[in-house]
Amino acid sequence: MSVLDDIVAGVREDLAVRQARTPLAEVRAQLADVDPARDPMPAFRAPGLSLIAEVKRRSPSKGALADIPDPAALATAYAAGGADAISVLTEERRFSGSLADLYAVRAAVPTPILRKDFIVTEYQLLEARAGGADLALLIVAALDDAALADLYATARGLGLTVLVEVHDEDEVERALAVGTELLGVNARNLKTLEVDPDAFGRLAALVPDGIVKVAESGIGGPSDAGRFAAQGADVALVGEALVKDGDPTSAVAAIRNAGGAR
Ligand SMILES: O=C(O)c1ccccc1NCC(=O)[C@H](O)[C@H](O)COP(=O)(O)O
Repeated sequence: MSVLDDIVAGVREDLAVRQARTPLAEVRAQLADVDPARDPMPAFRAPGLSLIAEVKRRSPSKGALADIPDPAALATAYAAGGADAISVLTEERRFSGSLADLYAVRAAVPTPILRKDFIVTEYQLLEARAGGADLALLIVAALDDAALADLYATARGLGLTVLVEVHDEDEVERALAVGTELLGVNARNLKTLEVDPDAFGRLAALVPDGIVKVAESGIGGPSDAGRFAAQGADVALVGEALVKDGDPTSAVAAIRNAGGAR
């Protein structure tokens, strides 16, 4: 079993518990009380490098990264540095995240929020929107074509912007087939955890103009971000380097500035 399969199996078990507690119809009813989703795309399309700053406590590849006792305070620091969106990892077993983090961050900042999780069901998309998320992640490697198309359509129907994540050439083709406008190249192979720093440059060349390209994983600071911007990244998604930095506001600003004048 690959690392990704193992994570998804755990996600499905935790999901079954939540679904037994709160049926889908109840989550759907919660949508009536939520503000409309914010649109991050104008900021992502603006000149210069945009940044999605991630709230990430631990990971399968690196173990513990940062305690983050107050995710709202971290998100507020990211927003002060000019983060264009905030990614909240909600997976519990491997990343120590939770939906409670999503709710806390939503209450703290007006910035668009990405629910970062291993989304394999409509229920998770409803949870994301009910929790105030504006974007959701779909990982191509975790979904077959039919599920990818269904979940993409459901997410868009809920008003969510969808970050469709790929790691190889075949996945780029599958992402483009669903009509995504926001495509992330994860340098990390989620099946093996190996990071390929050349993946973004290689795969971005296959993506038509007009589609917003996100460089994800392994970005250690402004110089890595500047390199990806030079290879065509519109957006950088950064977790580890920000949660480990003692001054996340300045760290966010420095990475955004790495893409040139805005
Ligand atoms: O980060 C991991 O080890 C990981 C392992 C398996 C599946 C997903 C994983 N990470 C999710 C991400 O995509 C990253 O959190 C995100 O791109 C930020 O990466 P980084 O800046 O390297 O923390």
